[in-house]
Amino acid sequence: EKKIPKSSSWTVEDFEIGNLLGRGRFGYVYCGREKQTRFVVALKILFKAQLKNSKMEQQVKREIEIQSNLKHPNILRLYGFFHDEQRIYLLLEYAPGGELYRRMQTEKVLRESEAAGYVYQLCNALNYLHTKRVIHRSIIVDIKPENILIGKYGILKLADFGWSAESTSTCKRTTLCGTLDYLPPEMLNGNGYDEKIDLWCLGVLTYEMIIGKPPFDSQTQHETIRMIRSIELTFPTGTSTDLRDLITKLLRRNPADRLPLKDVAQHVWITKNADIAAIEDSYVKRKKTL
Ligand SMILES: CC(=O)NC[C@@H]1CCN(c2c(Cl)cnc3[nH]c(-c4cn(C)nc4C)nc23)C1
Repeated sequence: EKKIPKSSSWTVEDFEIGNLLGRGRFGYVYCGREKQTRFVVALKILFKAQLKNSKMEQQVKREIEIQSNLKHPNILRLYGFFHDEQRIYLLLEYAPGGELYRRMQTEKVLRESEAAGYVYQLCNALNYLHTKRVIHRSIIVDIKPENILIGKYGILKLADFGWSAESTSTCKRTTLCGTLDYLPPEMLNGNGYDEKIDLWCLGVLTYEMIIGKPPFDSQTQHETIRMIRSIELTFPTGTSTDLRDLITKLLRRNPADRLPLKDVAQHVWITKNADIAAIEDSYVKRKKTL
């Protein structure tokens, strides 16, 4: 693939707008193609008016600054941005595989090989972010299926850093938009939190990908919060011991007790189920096509 040419003077006329991929409170995401190079992008269009009366302008500027500096195969690229009178346009990497959330909805449960591959790639993305976070203390990564896309060759893409645009399906989950299922105990108790919340969310995501529902899923938000606080964790019979082991080591109340990222990537459930060679190979393949 050609590289999208660097240009600060983009206008929307430089792009052919394709189908709507998703919409959210502040804007829309379209599939787009740059006319000269025919480079396909995801064009996220935010409306200045909506941003203004919700004081989101600063937030958007910061997100743009942070995300345009992140360059990792498992993090959705922000190639650039431009604006006109009414809108801000973000040129984002297009992920042909769509949303992990959608895949989990249709497949109900994922095979251990696929899920372990995603967990391994998330560890790589989070590792990279933690080094970057040294600079940007406040990169809030919101690990949940809604914020994960699937790129070419099945490469996982962490996307949507704090953005509000959801996908076409309006309310994702049965509960209110934005599920509580991924909240760690320390956020419920209002204590400070650090990047160890990523480990908790990784545990919740791993559970949901294989079991088909989040670990503290229940009828009411109140009940979910109670189960998170008491860490009422049950596994269906037939859940492999390796998987139980990994998840219990991530869903620990005390953030310091959670399995560190490098140990997650080397956990037997990952090494036995993820095709690590294929993932590393896809990184190389991707590099070649850039
Ligand atoms: C993480 C996130 O921002 N999700 C909300 C936005 C919806 C579409 N956005 C996409 C973004 Cl930002 C990038 N690539 C995408 N690819 C798709 C997609 C592909 N198929 C076949 N179906 C879909 C949907 N969507 C995107 C992101």
